[in-house]
Amino acid sequence: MTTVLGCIADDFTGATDLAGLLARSGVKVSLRMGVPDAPPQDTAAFEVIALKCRTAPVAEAVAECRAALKWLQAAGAQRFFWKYCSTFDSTSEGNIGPVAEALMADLNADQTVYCPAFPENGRAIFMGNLFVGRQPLAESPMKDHPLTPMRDSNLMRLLEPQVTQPVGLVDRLTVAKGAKPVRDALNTLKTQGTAHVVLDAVADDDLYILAEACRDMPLMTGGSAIAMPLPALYLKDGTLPAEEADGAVRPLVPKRSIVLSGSCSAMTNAQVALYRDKAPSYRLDPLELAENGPQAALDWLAQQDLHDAPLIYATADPASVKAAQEKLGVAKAGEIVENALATLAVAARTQGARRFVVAGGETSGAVTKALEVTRLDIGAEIAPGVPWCFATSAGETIALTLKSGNFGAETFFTDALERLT
Ligand SMILES: Nc1ncnc2c1ncn2[C@@H]1O[C@H](COP(=O)(O)OP(=O)(O)OP(=O)(O)O)[C@@H](O)[C@H]1O
Ligand SMILES: O=C(O)[C@@H](O)C(=O)CO
Repeated sequence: MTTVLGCIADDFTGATDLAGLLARSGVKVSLRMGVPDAPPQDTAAFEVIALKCRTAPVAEAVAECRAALKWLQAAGAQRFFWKYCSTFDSTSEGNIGPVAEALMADLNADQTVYCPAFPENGRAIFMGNLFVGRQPLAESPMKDHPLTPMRDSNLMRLLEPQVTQPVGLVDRLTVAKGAKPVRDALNTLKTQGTAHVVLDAVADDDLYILAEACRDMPLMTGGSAIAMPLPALYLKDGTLPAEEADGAVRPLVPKRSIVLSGSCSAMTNAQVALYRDKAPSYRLDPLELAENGPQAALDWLAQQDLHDAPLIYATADPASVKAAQEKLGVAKAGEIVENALATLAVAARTQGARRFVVAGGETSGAVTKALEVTRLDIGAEIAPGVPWCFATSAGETIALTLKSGNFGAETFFTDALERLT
């Protein structure tokens, strides 16, 4: 199938988030981990390339995204989507703006839109200001993010230092009037030379209007939710043949499962606390790992029945994380934990695990890399933005779900295991 929409995501969990929302309409969505070495083959109507460039140096992120764009163009795509975090994670250097400008240049596009809103997960934009639940972004926990602290809630002000061309807004009052007034407002801004336009959206209805208004732009950018309506729009107008509406994949995968959690977000802490009462669990201590490696955890894992879906976690409260980071350094602590979880994932696969529930973006990157997963097909959604995915690893079909730190209900781990038949 020729690719209709080519998507580039700046991290792995963000990529599965986007792929899951696109797959809601039933279309087949394929996700590649990194830009494939080989030219496009066996492509889906919706292709997502997952990169790990959210906090990479600007030039590196731009080069990777341009390579991804080339691959997607070779797959036949003529419209593109640049996916970043629904909390607009970036610094004054980038990478949201510089990547968007580079993609616009390659596509000869003179305007693009920015809409990280994800109402189902509490992200809303009003008058260009991003809210997380009821808090402005800069008052939410994102203000203390270790790599991309978000200290302003105004998306125009956040974007301006990242781009060279003027930034504007289509506000909620216009969005409420419908797709045509939004298109008119974008055209007016274009004639004034405004290349980068933030879009207000507080509810899913706004996103349907915006997707309808922007669907023919060469490049749209945002969180996953503004892309969600696109497959249905393409099916409706025949851009996608009707048979594409039933492309969902549902392979049967043995029930032997493992839960691996390296996210330390408040939500993951709550999810781990609840699941610890339901399944055997093992806590990884970064200091102990630094001294003795993962052997004790591997020995524990070897004793487990994977039908019980045991949990191995490094998830800890902020004080414990800080203590480990002070002793080991932030990067080293993260790396030790990621390496251990990656080693344990491979050991679990050898032991027969075929269902992997993974929490945390960096953690997901480390685990999928260790399992040598290069492509995921997207299955059923467990929670908004968190689908089950299917891949081949060491010649076997496995199911994986990669959960963003902040996503999912407190019952996420059991929800995930119950969602897969
Ligand atoms: N107890 C711990 N002490 C120090 N670092 C830890 C600990 N547990 C996990 N880590 C590290 O913290 C980082 C967590 O990042 P990760 O991206 O996996 O989760 P997240 O930030 O919650 O997820 P997302 O990016 O999806 O929001 C990883 O590098 C992980 O190895
Ligand atoms: O948009 C989001 O919030 C997530 O998909 C994400 O990018 C987490 O890293």
